[in-house]
Amino acid sequence: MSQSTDAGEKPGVRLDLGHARPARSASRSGPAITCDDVRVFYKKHLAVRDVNMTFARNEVSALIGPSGCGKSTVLRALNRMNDLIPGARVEGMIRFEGTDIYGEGVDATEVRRRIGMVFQKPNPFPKSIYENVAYGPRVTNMQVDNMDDLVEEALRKAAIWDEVKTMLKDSALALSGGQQQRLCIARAIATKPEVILMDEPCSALDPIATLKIEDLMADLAEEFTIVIVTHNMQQAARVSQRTAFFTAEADEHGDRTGRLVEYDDTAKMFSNPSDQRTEDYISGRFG
Ligand SMILES: Nc1ncnc2c1ncn2[C@@H]1O[C@H](COP(=O)(O)OP(=O)(O)OP(=O)(O)O)[C@@H](O)[C@H]1O
Repeated sequence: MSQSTDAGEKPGVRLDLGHARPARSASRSGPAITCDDVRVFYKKHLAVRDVNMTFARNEVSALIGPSGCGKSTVLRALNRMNDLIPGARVEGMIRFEGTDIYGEGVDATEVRRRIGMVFQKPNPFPKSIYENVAYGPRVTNMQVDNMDDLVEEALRKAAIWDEVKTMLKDSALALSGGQQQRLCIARAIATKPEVILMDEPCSALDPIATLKIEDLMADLAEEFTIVIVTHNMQQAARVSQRTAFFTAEADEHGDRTGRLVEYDDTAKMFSNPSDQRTEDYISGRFG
């Protein structure tokens, strides 16, 4: 695991990740998440390395690259979701609002509440629409003045309120795939995260449902920081301000390790990337 920082408390920083202490540079006006020399292993296999990147607040960042280059692995490292995979290990430093999220005393559940996640396949619980949204606040013992208001607010932000407001007690499983995915976004929003991670959120959806989620991402970025993994380069170009290109290279034993090649403004990445490997991938010559 990464080393925790030894910096002291910084007054005014809104952070309460267990007993964690914010790093000296922590600031609400700084980046939401910073990765320094991050490497992720599954047992002895180095899955991805050289991850140095900064996710600015209220921006959408897209992670792209060929299959197996480590995009989902990096995404899961950002909110300690990899902790749930036996043998997964993160090295280097990932800071959220200045705090090392793998540092001593940091509560992983709290990290995941503050950095929410939406998965590839919509995965609503077999419960009512209302209970899906109320679930997170309840299990994390969030202080909620009025649960009805919180559920409505989350559903509105996820652009699904008008479609479900008369059927809140109905099963979430009766919704269409696109609606289920927006419900899952509402569920992620309900615990009031600052960051939302999305792992190929549209890959199981039809083009119309996909466009709805893409529109929603632009609205959500006004309030949240968003990191999305996508195989769809047009989608990355449409929704993100920053794009990271990863690739996977085999060593002399044939073991493949992913690495971050380039991370820059999306406009630059798609028009004038600095690295030939990015150019080749974007232009379809590779991957
Ligand atoms: N749970 C796991 N256990 C062991 N190895 C894993 C696990 N998840 C991923 N890996 C390995 O880590 C490497 C990166 O996988 P990852 O899924 O992060 O790549 P990806 O770029 O997201 O791929 P894709 O685009 O196909 O989803 C691969 O070598 C993969 O086999």
